[in-house]
Amino acid sequence: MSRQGMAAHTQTRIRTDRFADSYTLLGRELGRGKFAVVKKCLEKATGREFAAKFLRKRRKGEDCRLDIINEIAVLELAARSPHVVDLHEVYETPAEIVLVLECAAGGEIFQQCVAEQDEAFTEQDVIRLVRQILRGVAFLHQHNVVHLDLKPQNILLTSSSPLGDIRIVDFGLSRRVDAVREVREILGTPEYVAPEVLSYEPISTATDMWSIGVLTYVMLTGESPFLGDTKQETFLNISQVNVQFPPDVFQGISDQAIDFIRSLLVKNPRKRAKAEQCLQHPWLDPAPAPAVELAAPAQADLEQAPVSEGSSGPEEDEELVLVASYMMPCPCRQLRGLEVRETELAGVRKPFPALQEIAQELVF
Ligand SMILES: Nc1ncnc2c1ncn2[C@@H]1O[C@H](COP(=O)(O)OP(=O)(O)OP(=O)(O)O)[C@@H](O)[C@H]1O
Repeated sequence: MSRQGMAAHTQTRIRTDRFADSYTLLGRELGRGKFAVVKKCLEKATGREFAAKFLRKRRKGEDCRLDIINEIAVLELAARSPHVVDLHEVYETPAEIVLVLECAAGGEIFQQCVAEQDEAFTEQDVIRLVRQILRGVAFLHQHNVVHLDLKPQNILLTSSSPLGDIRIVDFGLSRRVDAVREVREILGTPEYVAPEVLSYEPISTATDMWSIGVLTYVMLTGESPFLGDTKQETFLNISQVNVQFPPDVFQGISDQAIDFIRSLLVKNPRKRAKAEQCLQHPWLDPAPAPAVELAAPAQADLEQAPVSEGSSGPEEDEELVLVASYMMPCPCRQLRGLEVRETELAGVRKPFPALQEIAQELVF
C-alpha cells in the first residue's frame, strides 16, 4: 500500500507492559475487520469499559506497523471532535498493536440501516445523525485528512436505544490530502467508493463526500444505490453515476433529502458539495422560522429543561432545537421487505444484501 500522506509519528506513549495487567476482556467480540478484532474490555483501575482493537502488524507477509501508526496519529488529531471515537491508550506486543478506544456501545448504524420498519431510522433520526457525521468529517477535512472508508460499518452509535450519538471509527485508510498526489491502488469498500477512485484520479476531501451521499441513501432507504450482482457491475454503476430514486423506495422521504443526496453523488469531485456546505443544506439546516414574538421563558423553566439521554453537550442542545423544527412524519420503511423494484437497471442493481453477504474487502 502506498505510504503517501501517512503520518509517521504519534504523541501517545506506546505501552509495552502487558495489556492484561490493566484490562480484563469482557464477553464476545464487538466486531472484526480483515486484520483486526475488536473486543470489549474493562479497565481494572477505574472499572470503565473500553473497546480494545487488536491489530496485526504483519499482513500478507508485509510489515504494516506504519499503517497502524498513521491510524493512531489520525485518532490523536481528531481527539477534539466529539463525533470521532476517542483513543484512550496504545499497547504494543511483538505481533500486535492494541488500540484502547472509547466503547461505542450502540454498535454499527448498519444494523438499523437493514432493520425492519419498527427499528429502522426515521428521516428525523437520519437528519440528526448525518449532521453529526458531517461535523466529524468537516473537522477531518479542515485538518486535510480524508477518511476514505466511510460506510455504515464504520459509523457507530454511543447507544442504540435510545438512539445515541455518532462515533466515526476505522482510520486505517485515512490519509493527509495535501501530501497525496496520486493513488496507485483502489482504496475503500466497493459500494461506497467514488468514481475518481475507480478511474485512478486524485483523491480529495470530495472522495469522502461521495461516500456520505451513498451512506445517506442507505440510512434512509436500507438500499445500496450502486450495488450490483458483481463488483464489476457495482463499479459500472458508480462510474456512470447510475443512481435512481424510485418513488416506492423513497415513499415518505422528503424531496430535500433526495436533493441533498444528489448534491453529493456528482461525478466531478469539484462540483460535489463540501462538508461545510452540506451542513447548510436546507435538509439539515432549515431556514429560521419567521420571527414570532415569544414570551421569554421564566428562568426556573430554563433550569428545569429536560436533557436528552443521547445528548453529549451543547452541540446536541442546538440540535434539539433544529429537530423540533422538523415536524414532517416519515415512515421511511413502509415498503421494506416487499418486492425488488423494477427499473431499467433491474438486472444490474440489487437490494441491500444481508449482513453476512457484505464483502468487507479492499479492492486492488
Ligand atoms: N470503539 C468501538 N466501539 C465498539 N465497536 C467497535 C469500536 N471500534 C470498532 N468496533 C467494531 O469493530 C468493527 C471492526 O473495527 P474496524 O472497522 O476499526 O476494524 P478494521 O479491521 O480496521 O476494519 P476494516 O477491515 O473494515 O478496515 C467495526 O465495524 C465495529 O463493529
